[in-house]
Amino acid sequence: MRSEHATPVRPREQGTAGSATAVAHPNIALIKYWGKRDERLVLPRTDSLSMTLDIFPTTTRIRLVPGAGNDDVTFNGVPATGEAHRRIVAFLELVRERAGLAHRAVVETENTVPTGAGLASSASGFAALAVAAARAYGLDPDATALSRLARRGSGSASRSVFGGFAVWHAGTGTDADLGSYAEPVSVADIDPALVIAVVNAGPKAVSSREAMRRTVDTSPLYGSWADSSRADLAEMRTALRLGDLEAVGEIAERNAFGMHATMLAARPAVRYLSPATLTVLDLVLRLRRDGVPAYATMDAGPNVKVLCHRADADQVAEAVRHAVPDGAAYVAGPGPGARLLDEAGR
Ligand SMILES: Nc1ncnc2c1ncn2[C@@H]1O[C@H](COP(=O)(O)OP(=O)(O)OP(=O)(O)O)[C@@H](O)[C@H]1O
Ligand SMILES: C[C@@](O)(CCOP(=O)(O)OP(=O)(O)O)CC(=O)O
Repeated sequence: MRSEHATPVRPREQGTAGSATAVAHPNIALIKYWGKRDERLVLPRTDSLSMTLDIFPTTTRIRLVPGAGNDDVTFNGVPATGEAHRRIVAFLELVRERAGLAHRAVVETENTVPTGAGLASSASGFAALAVAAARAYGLDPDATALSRLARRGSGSASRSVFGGFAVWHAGTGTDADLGSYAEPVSVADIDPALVIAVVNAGPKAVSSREAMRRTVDTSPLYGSWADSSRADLAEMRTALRLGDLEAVGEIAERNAFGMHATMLAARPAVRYLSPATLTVLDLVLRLRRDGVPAYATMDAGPNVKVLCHRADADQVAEAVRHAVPDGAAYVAGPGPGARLLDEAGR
């Protein structure tokens, strides 16, 4: 798995300077990123670890327009507005500063994952934008620098630069910006799947950014979750190295429940879990009781991701569809890192 997915295509290998198209996939954290120590640099308080998916790609195209006064951003076919527009323009400003090039750009981005639903659209979105913008503005970052750059758009995007499993180092000390990047993790052959149980594809009321800020600032439980998350990460790395899917699942599940506990204790509380979420969590327990190793993780939204063996994934997905008839279930395996596309879209 590692050699297949580890390294993103280097920007200079495809595309032409001034325009580029890139694709990136969402990633789901098994050890969560929840809480920043620096908002501007997007530096996290703890390390995190994720699996990049092989479904739900984001495709982002960028073209520089010398002489234009503004960036023109289209998001899923309509002009971007508000916070989504502001975040993309702020990211382009950073790239322009690094490139020493003032040209504005036309950006078109398409998500195939629901946006803002706790399904990691910001991860695939900013990983794709980082790869495309770096190329268009003539930067030539290696994979580590690309991960650092994507991080500035959205923290979780640092991990979508890589395929398969990736760990994002929080980084420490005065060199914090340089030290905070993701890299691939060695994993024994566990043939994992994540069944994505979509119980509500609508956008969340409180963004991940705002929710984690509120949690760090007001939740009395935050410090103890951060401490236990550091221990969870060490155990997770061992479980992945040994190929012990049951241990991976148990650690991921407790890490996610702990994260949600910190939010519930924030003031005011942030609650993303809905009745349908609990229906899926009950199902996961029933599956385990029936001898199917299945473990839940949830992000900043009501949707559940069920970790299981690939061989059990279709059965798990069918059980989700039965338990939540209004919902949907998608089977994802480990997917590729962010990469440039050529003009034919390949
Ligand atoms: N393709 C994209 N290009 C640029 N920005 C994007 C893209 N998709 C999403 N975003 C940004 O990410 C925001 C949603 O991120 P948010 O973290 O709140 O929710 P999410 O989709 O659940 O992602 P995550 O699981 O990472 O929290 C959008 O409002 C937008 O600002
Ligand atoms: C719950 C999470 O999905 C939070 C993701 O948060 P974001 O990466 O979206 O936050 P920003 O850095 O503010 O853009 C957990 C995770 O992906 O690790």
